[in-house]
Amino acid sequence: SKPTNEKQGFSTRAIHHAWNPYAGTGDLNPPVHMSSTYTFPTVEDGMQRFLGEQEGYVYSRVGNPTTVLLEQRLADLEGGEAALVTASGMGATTSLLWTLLQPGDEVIADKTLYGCTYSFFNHGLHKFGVTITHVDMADPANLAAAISAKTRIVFFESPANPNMRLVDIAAVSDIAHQYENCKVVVDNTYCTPYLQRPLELGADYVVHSATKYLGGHGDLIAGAIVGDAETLTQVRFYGVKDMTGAVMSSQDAFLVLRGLKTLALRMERHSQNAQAIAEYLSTHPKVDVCHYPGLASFPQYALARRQMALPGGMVAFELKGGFEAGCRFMNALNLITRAVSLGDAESLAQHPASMTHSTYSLEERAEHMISEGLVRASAGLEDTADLLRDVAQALDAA
Ligand SMILES: C/C=C(/N=C/c1c(COP(=O)(O)O)cnc(C)c1O)C(=O)O
Repeated sequence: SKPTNEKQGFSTRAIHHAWNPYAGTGDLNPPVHMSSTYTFPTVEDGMQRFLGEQEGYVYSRVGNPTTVLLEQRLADLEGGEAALVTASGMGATTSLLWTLLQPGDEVIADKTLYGCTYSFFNHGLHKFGVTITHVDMADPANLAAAISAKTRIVFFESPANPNMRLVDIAAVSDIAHQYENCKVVVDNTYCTPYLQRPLELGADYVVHSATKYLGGHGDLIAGAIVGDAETLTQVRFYGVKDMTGAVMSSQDAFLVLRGLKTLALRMERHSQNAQAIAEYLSTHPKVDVCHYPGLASFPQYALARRQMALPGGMVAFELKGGFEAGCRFMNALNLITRAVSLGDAESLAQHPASMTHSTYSLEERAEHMISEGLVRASAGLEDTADLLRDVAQALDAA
């Protein structure tokens, strides 16, 4: 086919990028390479590969044809120069930050983070001489007031897990880049590149829990980092290879490649279902507040419209009856499943204070805007009417 300089659409690239089905054995679908190690025709070939002087595979902890294809595809979708896939989302965040940071550095993080990310910063990095400072990045002025020459990383999620707070990626990146050594890392798990591409807005790195929407079927744990090729090479040969060993299996890479083919379709449906659930909740007498970027009542609605293609599949809400009512609501659900994680075909509901954000103390949750009564829902791909019926009957019981 004659090459066009027209950039193909998101789904076309999510299905086809970097795979030539006419090459090799002609597989339409990329195969799973199940080999832990790779052969060298001569010992000199081996030496040159280890020195990086010769293209080729060495050992699957460093790279594998199936994971490398997924990396090429994710880099294209996020608009980055390179990507590196990992065993989990935590593997992505830890491998990147162990590579970038050293004692004496400072990380400035938003007030709301996924629980284990919060724990890695405050109970992990902190032990190794890295200062962790949390600021409410919903107002970029708070970052400007806190940042200094020792700030190496600015880290946030947008929307944040679990309270849905947004961060203005472009504004925060501009402030961070007033300091030449400061890099912006955005956890883009909630949005995926279909809804939001942080690198195009000025961020330096994106991390993902591919466990969630990218895989999209609740059948794997995986992660990814996207950014500049030079740093990603360092993360591959130091962060993952030596510091964390957080390697993605070729089977999981195959499943994430398969998930990407329908990512656009799924995010459209997740958003439709979440919007319907959020609108129903926001008018219900038992609901105190519903946090959803697609509601005009959402405090950062204008930023959501500007920064996100769709409002996404995640909804957070609080009942007037507080934590106890939240428990009655969740225990009364029949179709929506009580489970942590998110981005699955199955709709899920969980209680952050006692589950995904239980790594925070009671005081820390209050300080970080994670209320005890908050319920987090991940709107799946089921029929909207069935989901609304389940929410309605569970609210009656709340
Ligand atoms: C049980 C897990 C949940 N989340 C995880 C998560 C990770 C960590 O991702 P792995 O679980 O290591 O793939 C990273 N970044 C974000 C925004 C996340 O939500 C959950 O919230 O329900």
